[in-house]
Order: sequence, then structure tokens, then C-alpha cells
Amino acid sequence: MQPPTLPRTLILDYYDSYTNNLLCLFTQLYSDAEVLNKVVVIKADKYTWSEFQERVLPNIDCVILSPGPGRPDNPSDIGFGLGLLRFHPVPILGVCLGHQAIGVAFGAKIINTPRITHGHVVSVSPVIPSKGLFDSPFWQLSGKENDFEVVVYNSLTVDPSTVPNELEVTAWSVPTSDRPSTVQGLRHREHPIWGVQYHPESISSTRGSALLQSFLAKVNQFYSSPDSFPALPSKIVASCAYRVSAASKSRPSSALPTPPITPSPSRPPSQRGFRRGGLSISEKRMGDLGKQLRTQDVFESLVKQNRGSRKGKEKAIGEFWLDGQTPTRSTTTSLATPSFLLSYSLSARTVTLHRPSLPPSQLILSDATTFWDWFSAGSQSLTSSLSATSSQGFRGGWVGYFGYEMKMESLQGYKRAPRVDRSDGLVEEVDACWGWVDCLTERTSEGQWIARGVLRDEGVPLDGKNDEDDEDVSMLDWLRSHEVSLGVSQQGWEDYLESIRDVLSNPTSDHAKPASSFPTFRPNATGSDYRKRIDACREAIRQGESYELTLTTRFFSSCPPALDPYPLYLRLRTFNPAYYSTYLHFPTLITPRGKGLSVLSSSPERFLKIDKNRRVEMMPIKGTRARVKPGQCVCTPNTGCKGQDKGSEACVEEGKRVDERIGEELRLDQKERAENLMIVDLIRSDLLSCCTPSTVSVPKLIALESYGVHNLVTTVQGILAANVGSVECVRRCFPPGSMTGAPKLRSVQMLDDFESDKRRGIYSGCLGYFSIDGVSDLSVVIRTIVAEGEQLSIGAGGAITWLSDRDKEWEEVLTKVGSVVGKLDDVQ
Ligand SMILES: C=C(O[C@@H]1C=C(C(=O)O)C=C[C@H]1O)C(=O)O
Ligand SMILES: NC(=O)CC[C@H](N)C(=O)O
Repeated sequence: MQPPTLPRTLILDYYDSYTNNLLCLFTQLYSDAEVLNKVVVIKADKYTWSEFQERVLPNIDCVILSPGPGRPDNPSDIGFGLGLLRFHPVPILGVCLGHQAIGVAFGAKIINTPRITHGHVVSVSPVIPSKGLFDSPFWQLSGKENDFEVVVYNSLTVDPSTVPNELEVTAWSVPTSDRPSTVQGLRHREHPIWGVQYHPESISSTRGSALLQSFLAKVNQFYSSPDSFPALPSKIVASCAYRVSAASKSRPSSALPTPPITPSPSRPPSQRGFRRGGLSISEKRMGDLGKQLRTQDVFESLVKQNRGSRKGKEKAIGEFWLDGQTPTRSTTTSLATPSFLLSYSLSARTVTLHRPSLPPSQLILSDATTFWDWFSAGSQSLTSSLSATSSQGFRGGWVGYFGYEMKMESLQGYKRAPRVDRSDGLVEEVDACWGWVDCLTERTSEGQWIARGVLRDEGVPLDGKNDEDDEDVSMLDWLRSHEVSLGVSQQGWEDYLESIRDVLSNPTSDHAKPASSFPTFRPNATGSDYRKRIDACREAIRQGESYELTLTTRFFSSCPPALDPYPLYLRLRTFNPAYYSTYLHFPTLITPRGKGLSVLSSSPERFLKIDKNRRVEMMPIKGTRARVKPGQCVCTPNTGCKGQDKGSEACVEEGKRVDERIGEELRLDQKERAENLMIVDLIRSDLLSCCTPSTVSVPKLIALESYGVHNLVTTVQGILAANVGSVECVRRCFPPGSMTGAPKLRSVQMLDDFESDKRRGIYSGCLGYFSIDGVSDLSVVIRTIVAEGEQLSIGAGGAITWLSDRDKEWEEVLTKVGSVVGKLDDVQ
């Protein structure tokens, strides 16, 4: 059967509650182009009620009220939703919060659901004879069984004893021994209004597109089945939460429309920036030269001693070692010294340019611009001239991090604090820092060395680009005004190759030694404090404010002034090798905690990777268990060595068996699976804000990965829409959903209050690279030591759900920190 004709559909988004996933149900039925022209997701507070009636209603055919945090009887949570339902000028479908709103609008009461459930699969049974959306040929064709499985995310429910006569219950959940039946479907007996309590758009719900078709068929009937519906006016499309252009499925960056390169005649030549196309990528494979060398030796000679610097012996402003180590997934290693850094302070809205041997220069961004906008526009204009050369790996470009607080400028709806004027001389936080890399040395997984360079074509005139009405100077123009060059000259490249050959033939003999131990870290919050915060999280979940909150805390240690953190990294990379092991060192950066900032990361978690075909991949982790360590005896009086022959074959075998069993138990644990599923639905919704909707998929749902600890990992993919660049993609998905919980915005705001630290800093943000060819790979900053001035810190946390056990959650935090630095001090 043909799907119903697609009406102009407005999805009112009550903020980040997986709302974009509803688009996936549409693209199962219609083309991307049709969906993007006819279906819009608009934030629920984008318009006032009168604006909505005047400007929006005349141009749409139906409304979907999305799921969301909070309560439908709270005006600040539901906006004009109740008024819209009572007025019902067009057909309306309510999902979860939207469904509960239908109850409230017509007089029902909202109560706590008898068993609070988030991210679990339950069975739903439409009433017989079927009613409302379950009484449609589309529904009937979608399955023979009456009952079907869906995912629920709710703390609240419509009290069945208060459902008014105007409304009728159309479906119930199937009761189980521990979960009484609750209302799962509603319809209005006279008006075109339907609701479902469950989430038809969840990755693990069945018959979602049948439900949507039933609704759209009702909309068609309401309008007496027209041949077609008009298109949405562009003004309404433009007010979308995020705009994603309809494009062919795979569009390499080289195929992006290239704006004209002729400078605008109104600009004098001196104002010009870097010409796109003025950069190219080069590589030189070193054959077997230095194949026997350890990465550490080459890093120390090339980067730490700065022998690769084109300016000779000047003091470097950064040292980068994108290390990456796992036995199971192949990775490459990149070593580099940045030629300049751009750091950003949120509170002062100031970008600072740091160069070797020169004083820093600053630029204050206007209120209308975020660092994301500025950095994204600048990076995109560099990237769009080059097509990606390889599906992975860093080819030169940016290396650095976005700290967690950058959420202030990435999350729609998050209140941005006013700019502070720092004439008082207080030192700013470094909320983001990106170093530009022209030349780097890569070690392949086979142990060979490759030199890589971004070359500038000196014959090409420079061409800057600033929109005439842009208040802020563009990144490229600003850099040019400071005579910063991007890319090396041919001579610079040859000098770099010369220094690599020299390093690979004569590496330093003076090797650094790994630190003999980690310093002792003390928790910022006591165990009992943390447990209290877990209670506060659970209470927020009970009230329907959140489904899952990733609560975190930090552990601190002081270190002697001018401590070189490098030996600590050497220890970390062997103690807890991880796919995203990374060392970033910025000796000249100053934070409120002193001079120098270093990031020593052993993160196992991919935040976001973009390959040369613009495929974005995110791999959220949720679900963690400690592993049996090599050499640890877990034998009982009846198993293995019976506790009497530690290290014997029987003891090792038993260790392996127990370790596997722990992993398997984690994989099957319903609470952990639910935690993971919630984040998967969140990440899908994030990706749908930047990818062509039909391309978003989940190739691997809840797989076990066992490195330092056991983890449950899901893979979510999509193809980046043609109008979204790499930095913009990161911004739309930032902060990483696994570090926030869901719904994202409300959870983040609550965590701001619950966490005593008030800042997470680099922890919980992301780090990695934006390669000049558009390829990018970033980790979630977890299992990471941050050294700032005289302070070392390491953050850790875990997802709190309704089912969380206080003691086990605290134990999980200690397991995570312990996997990075071993023993801890003062832990109760
Ligand atoms: C919060 C942390 O980890 C996050 C939470 C996890 C969990 O709840 O199982 C797992 C990985 C991370 O996404 C951390 O390591 O500090
Ligand atoms: N998923 C939702 O829309 C949840 C609705 C409401 N906040 C509840 O917890 O019941």
C-alpha cells in the first residue's frame, strides 16, 4: 500500500527528547527531499502563541507534540501546547509528554507511573475492537499480533481513573508481575487528536512507521484526501531548530559548491586572507628508515626536543602525540608540533593567538557570534578546497580540545552568561584550545614512518572572505592580519623532511623514563556526598525531569611547580593503553591554576569520527564493569588454584573465565542495556541534526568491548548533510550525550546544580583532530589526567537512572579512576 500523501507537518520540540528521531519514521516512508521540504522540527518556545497562530498555523496541516522533560501540567514545560490541543485547529499527534498533555488539556490528572521505566522494552496491547490510530489499514497490515513491543521513557502517566468522557483509551501496556498496566494510547472521541505514551521512534520500538502512517492517513481524511499538500513556506523551514539540506547520500567534500575565489571588489587587496586552493597535502614515506625505533624515541627527538621545527631551536608552544593503542582496532600514531594555537575563553568571549616567541594577541567576539561559529566558518573555508585523501588519519590541520563548558555556546536553549570584562586582571579558563599543524610524522600500524605536510602555494594570491554584514573579522583574515601563515613553503617542507631523516637516523639516546608511580588522587566529593547527589538525581528522574543523568566528580592531586607531566603520560600509556591514548602539552598556556596545561588521556570512547565520504560515526559507551587484572587471583576455595597457587596455569585460566563471565553478565544486564539504549536514542537524535535523515543508522547495538574495563558500546552512523561542516557537526552533537544523560539540555542544567565542582573543564569535552581534508576523529575526554599549573585532576562519573544503586555507582566511579591511576586516597 502506498503511504498517505505527506502533509506539511510541524514537530514541536520540547527540547532534545529524541525529537529528531521522529524524522527517521518519515524517511522510512518518504524521500529525504520530501521530508525536508514538508516536515519541520521547531523548538517549542520559538514562537509565542499569538505568533504561532498568525504565522505558522495557516501554513501547516498537522502537528506532532514531541516527548520532553518535565510535566504537561507545568506551563513552563508545555508552553502553549495545552491551548493548541483545546483549540485543535489541525490534527495533532502527541508522543509521551505530548500524549500526557492531551490528558491534561481535557481534564485528566498526571500521576507517577507505578513503575518508573526508561529505556526498557515493554509490550503494548491496543484495545479490542481497535480504536483511533490502531484502527487503520496501515496499522493492521503492519503485524498479525495484537501486542507489539516498544520502548518507554516515562516517570509520569495519565491517571486512568481521571480520563474524561471526551477521551478514550486506545492501548494499554501488558501487565507483568512487577509492572502494572498503564495507559499507552489515547484519542479524542470527536476531534482529530491522538496520543501514544511510548516512543514509536526509539531504535528498539516496533511498528513505529505503521503508527505514523495511521496518523498521516487520518490527517489526509481530515482534509478529504487531497491529491497533494502545498510545500512549507521557506520562512517556516528557516525557523527549524537545525537546518539540514537535502542532498544526495554521499557527497564528498570536493563536490561541495565552491564559492567564487575572486575577492569582492569593495575590499582592498591588503584585506585578503588565505586563498582556498592555496593549500595542498604532501606525504613522504620513509620506507624502513627508523622502523626499529619506538614511538617514544621519535616523539622525544622530534617534538620534545623540537628538532622538527622549521625555525630551529625556538621554544615550542605545544607538543602533540595522538597515540592510539589497541590490540583489536588498528590505529595510526601522529606526532606534531603546532605552529600556533588558538585558545578561547567563554567568560571573556576572547580568542587568543599564541605563537612561539611572540606575545599573545586577542580578539573579542561579538555577542552575536560564538567560538563555534567563528572557528567553524574559518575551518570550513580551508577544508572545502581539498578533497579527503584517505578514509582515516590526520593530514595536518587542527589538534586540540573543546572543554565541557563549551556547551554554553553549543546547546540550543542554554542560557549564555553575559560577557565579563577582565580588566581586573583575573586569569581566564581555557575552554577550548586548537593548535595548527603544518607538518607531522605518522607511524603506521606496521611500524613505518610517514612525513605529512600541508604546503602553501606561494604563487597564489591570498583571498580573504568576510560577509559584508559580519560584525566579526573572519578567522582567516584575523590570522593574516597577524602575518600567521597556514601551510609551509616548499623549502619548509624539505627542511622538515631533512629533520625527520635526521631524527630517524640519529634519535636521542637520552630517553625519558615513565614515572615510577602516579601521584595519589583524592576525591573532591566524599563517597557520602556523592551518594547524596545520586539521590538528588533519582528524585529529578522520579519527577519526570530527566531519564538518565551522567553524574560526575573530580579527583585532585597537587604536583610540584613546573612538574613535567610527560613521564606520567609514559606511565599511563602502558598502564591503561586505549584507542584514544593522547598526549597534548601546552607549556605556555596559563589557567587560573598556573602556567602550563597538559592533557594525558587514555580514553576508550569515540565521540565522533568523520571519514572522507562524510560518514559520521559515534560510538557512545554506557555500561561499565571492572575486569580481572592480569596476575589477579579470583579463585575461590573450589575453583582454579583454590587460592593457593597464584599465577599458576589453573589460576590464570580461572581469571580469564571469570573475566569473560563478568563481560557477559554486563552485556545481558537489563539496567545497563537500558542506560545504553537511552544514549543511543539521544545520539541518533543528535546525528539527525546534522546528517541526511535517511542515512542515520545503528549498525551495532550494545556490543561488549573489553579494554581497561568492560564496556557496552553502540555504533551510530550517518552521512553529513551537504550544508554541515566538520566543526559544525561536532557543535550540534556537543557535549557528548554519554556525558550528559537525556534529555540533553534539561539534564545538563540539572547536573550544573548537582555537581559541586561547577566546572568539569576539559573532562567530559572532546579532543582530537580536524584534518585539513575534512576527516576528523575525536574522543570523549574520560579516563584522562589534566595537568594545569600545580594541579592534577581526573574526572569520573557514571549514568544515574531510576534503577541506580548508590553504592554500586560510587564503586563504578572508583573503578574508572582506578583503571587510570591505580590506588586512591581518602576514599570512603
Ligand atoms: C562518566 C564517565 O564515563 C561515561 C559513563 C559510562 C557509564 O556510565 O558506564 C561509560 C563511559 C562514559 O561515557 C567517566 O568515565 O568518567
Ligand atoms: N519521554 C517523555 O516525554 C517523558 C514525559 C515526562 N517527562 C515523564 O517523565 O513522564
